[in-house]
Amino acid sequence: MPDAKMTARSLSVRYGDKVGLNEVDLDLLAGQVTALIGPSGCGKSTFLRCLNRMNDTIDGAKVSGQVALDGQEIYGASGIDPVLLRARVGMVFQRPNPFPKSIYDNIAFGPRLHGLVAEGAAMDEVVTKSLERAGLWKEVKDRLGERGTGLSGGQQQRLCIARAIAVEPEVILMDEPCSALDPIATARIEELIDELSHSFTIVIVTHSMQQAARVSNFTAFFHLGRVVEVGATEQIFTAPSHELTQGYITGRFG
Ligand SMILES: Nc1ncnc2c1ncn2[C@@H]1O[C@H](COP(=O)(O)OP(=O)(O)OP(=O)(O)O)[C@@H](O)[C@H]1O
Repeated sequence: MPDAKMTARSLSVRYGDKVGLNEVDLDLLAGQVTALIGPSGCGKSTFLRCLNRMNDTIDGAKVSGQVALDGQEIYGASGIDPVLLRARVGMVFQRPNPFPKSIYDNIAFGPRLHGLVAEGAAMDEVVTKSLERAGLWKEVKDRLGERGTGLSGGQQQRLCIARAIAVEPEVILMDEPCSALDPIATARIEELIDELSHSFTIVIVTHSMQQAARVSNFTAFFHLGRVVEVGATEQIFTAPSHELTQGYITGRFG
């Protein structure tokens, strides 16, 4: 069994009086793709946002419990600075959200922010490599000065993935990354997830059980803010231990 790259213990999130996540314990294993599935409102996105402190940016969200990255606590007095944390734990959102800047500057943004790479040849190389790894280089190599927002939806999402990997994160969080895309663009992103899984620990929220089955090694089933069951994806989809998981994967609710 691979080591845990990230661990959550007794992790809860409240939005005012509302419970978003309730005492969740979950390990995200290094170099694996973990899918988070479950009915709408069960806390998948809330959990994902805890992993790189994106809930800090939501008014009224209160996180309690522990989250660790390589054993180091990310919250609290001894926690990791959120900006540095987000370089190590990158995120790709549901709707592609390139900056209103050139394709080149979208990729260079993170390395510049963190002072990782010198301008010029070194930055050119990071931009090229990131676009290649995201499977976008051939399509955009002659238009790096054009705006990222002018690309197709699927290309924009691959641009956002290239932007996320430009800072060499250790973990990539994906919140329904294909929900705004057509089936062909979705298939390309799924292939990309497979390739990226050789280099990164990936956590993906998806509403598509087929997608979870296709892309992930491990699956966690969430229900009403709790993790009901987690295990190897094949086992979760063929022989779940819990009645609620069985009900969800066979389409009885959700
Ligand atoms: N910003 C917010 N303010 C108030 N309540 C919120 C906020 N974000 C989420 N919630 C609540 O927290 C609970 C968990 O929501 P969350 O979005 O994490 O679920 P989800 O499983 O990702 O849902 P979906 O599949 O519909 O995206 C829900 O009851 C939701 O209404």
